[in-house]
Amino acid sequence: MPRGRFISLEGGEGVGKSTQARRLAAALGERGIRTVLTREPGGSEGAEAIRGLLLSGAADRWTIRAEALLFAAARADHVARTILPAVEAGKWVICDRFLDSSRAYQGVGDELSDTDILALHGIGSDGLLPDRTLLLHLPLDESSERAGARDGGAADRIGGRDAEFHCAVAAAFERFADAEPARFRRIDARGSIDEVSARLLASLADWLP
Ligand SMILES: Nc1ncnc2c1ncn2[C@@H]1O[C@H](COP(=O)(O)OP(=O)(O)OP(=O)(O)O)[C@@H](O)[C@H]1O
Ligand SMILES: Cc1cn([C@H]2C[C@H](O)[C@@H](COP(=O)(O)O)O2)c(=O)[nH]c1=O
Repeated sequence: MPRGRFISLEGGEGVGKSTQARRLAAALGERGIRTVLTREPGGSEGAEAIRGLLLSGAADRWTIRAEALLFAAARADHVARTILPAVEAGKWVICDRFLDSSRAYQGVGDELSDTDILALHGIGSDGLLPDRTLLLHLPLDESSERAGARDGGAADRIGGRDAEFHCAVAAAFERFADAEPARFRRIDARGSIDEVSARLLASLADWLP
């Protein structure tokens, strides 16, 4: 059985990742590709339970270090129980956020370096990287407007952090894409849902049957 593919979608809050992950999985399915649509934090029973711990409660519920460890633990379970079995069975895994979100979000500030976060990922998930990462880019004012309209002012524990935090997250994603051009594809997330979906499919054209 040929190995499948592992594709992650990344970017800040409200850029359209979940919308596009669903549409991409459907479009690939229409081409006869067996897909698994999953997300982080979550994607396995244990990781979904950890998601609840991470995204609810008081802003200071976890220290940055505890938060990073919880994301890495959730990811370890998700990789072992959902992602690797699917890829080994020849399926294409479409994952709404993955490691780069930990590098971008838990890497804000001086508490943890990128090397620290990669070390946790080495222990938890043997350093597994996506075959391709689609980074959706939208100006911060547009993405906050979309997320605000969706959440009605009730963002989750991490999404509710201030604009300075989300600006640092967006800048980190751009640095990662600059550093790894072979893995990342930048996707312009402006325009209609259909227009953005077409850009995602075009970014996978070299793999499509
Ligand atoms: N191209 C688009 N134009 C207008 N609205 C959009 C577009 N794409 C998505 N939306 C809407 O914007 C909101 C945010 O989209 P979505 O939940 O897919 O973003 P996300 O990147 O997964 O966000 P988060 O990381 O905060 O969960 C949703 O209400 C969605 O319906
Ligand atoms: C995987 C991952 C996620 N986060 C943050 C990013 C968002 O604020 C939430 C997830 O919410 P979504 O609506 O499902 O996008 O969690 C993070 O800080 N670190 C991570 O590794």
